[in-house]
Order: sequence, then C-alpha cells, then structure tokens
Amino acid sequence: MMTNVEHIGIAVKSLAVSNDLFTRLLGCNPYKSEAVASEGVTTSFFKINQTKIELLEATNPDSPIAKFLEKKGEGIHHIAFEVADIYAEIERLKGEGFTPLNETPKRGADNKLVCFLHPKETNGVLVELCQEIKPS
Ligand SMILES: CC[C@@H](C(=O)O)C(=O)SCCNC(=O)CCNC(=O)[C@H](O)C(C)(C)COP(=O)(O)OP(=O)(O)OC[C@H]1O[C@@H](n2cnc3c(N)ncnc32)[C@H](O)[C@@H]1OP(=O)(O)O
Ligand SMILES: [Co+2]
Repeated sequence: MMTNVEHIGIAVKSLAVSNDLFTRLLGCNPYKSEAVASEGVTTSFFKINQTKIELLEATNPDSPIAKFLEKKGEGIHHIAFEVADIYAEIERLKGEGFTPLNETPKRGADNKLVCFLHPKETNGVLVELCQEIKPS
C-alpha cells in the first residue's frame, strides 16, 4: 500500500548552485547530503513540514541523472511514494501489469529501500517506491 509522497527528486547540474538556490527559495538549509555510488549520484535533502525535496547531481557520465540532464535538462526527475511493505507492493504492482526496473529492492538514500518503475509505463513519470529501513 502506498501511504504518501515521500519525496520529489529534482535533477540538477550542480548541487552547490542548487543548494544555494533551494535554501533561498524554501527558507531552510538542506538537512543532509548523501552520495549513493550505486546510482551515480550525490543528493541533498530539504524538508518543509512533511514534504521532502531530493536534489540529485550526477557523479559519473553513466548515471541516470547525467543521461536525464543530457536529454531533458534540469527539472523534476521522479516522484517517490512511501510504501509500508516494498516487497508486497512490488508483487501487487506486478499483478497490475507493471514491470519494476529492479525486482529486488536496493539501498537508496536517507535509509530507504527503493524500487523504480519505468516512466514509459507511468505516463512519462519515473516512479520510485521507498520503504524506511527499520533497525532490526
Ligand atoms: C539517491 C537514491 C535514490 C533515492 O533514494 O531516492 C534515487 O532517487 S536514485 C535516482 C537515480 N536513479 C534512477 O533513476 C534509477 C532508475 N532509472 C533508470 O533505471 C533509468 O534512468 C531508466 C528510467 C530505465 C532510463 O534509462 P535508459 O533507458 O538507459 O535511459 P534513456 O536516457 O535511454 O531513456 C529512455 C527514455 O526514457 C526517458 N526517461 C529517462 N529518464 C526519465 C525520467 N526520469 N523521467 C521521464 N522520462 C525519462 C528518456 O527521455 C527516454 O525517452 P525517449 O527519448 O522518448 O525514448
Ligand atoms: Co529518489
């Protein structure tokens, strides 16, 4: 079950430039910056009440963010939905005819397990599912 929009991902050319821009825009500082090597990105996160914005900068030319910037330029890259049980949600979506890009959830930023759906299946919007990793 999807519970809420967990974050909106925005592809940027330069985190330094966009951190400054979003700090002035939102009136608050990013609360964390985190590199996720497996995705070829460095992120920074802003939070206003329950709304999270994830800025993403590419760390190598093969990164999905580098490709996106090349084709579409800076802008909204994905919408991430929080799910209660990512494994169950992947099975539910497969039953609805979707093909997750990664059937096995992978480690994302900000202590989350994540899974993506291709934008060609979802009206041109890259969808991310994410579930918080709880301490065992
Ligand atoms: C920080 C970790 C994590 C978190 O915890 O929050 C993240 O958010 S990581 C974010 C970066 N990682 C990903 O995006 C992983 C999932 N994405 C992918 O696997 C790929 O990007 C893709 C969606 C499969 C596309 O890859 P590929 O087919 O190799 O790229 P192309 O450049 O050839 O694009 C094909 C086609 O799709 C369009 N496209 C690509 N990305 C997007 C997008 N984000 N939104 C909308 N459309 C997208 C692209 O424009 C091409 O369209 P056409 O040119 O019309 O064919
Ligand atoms: Co994301």
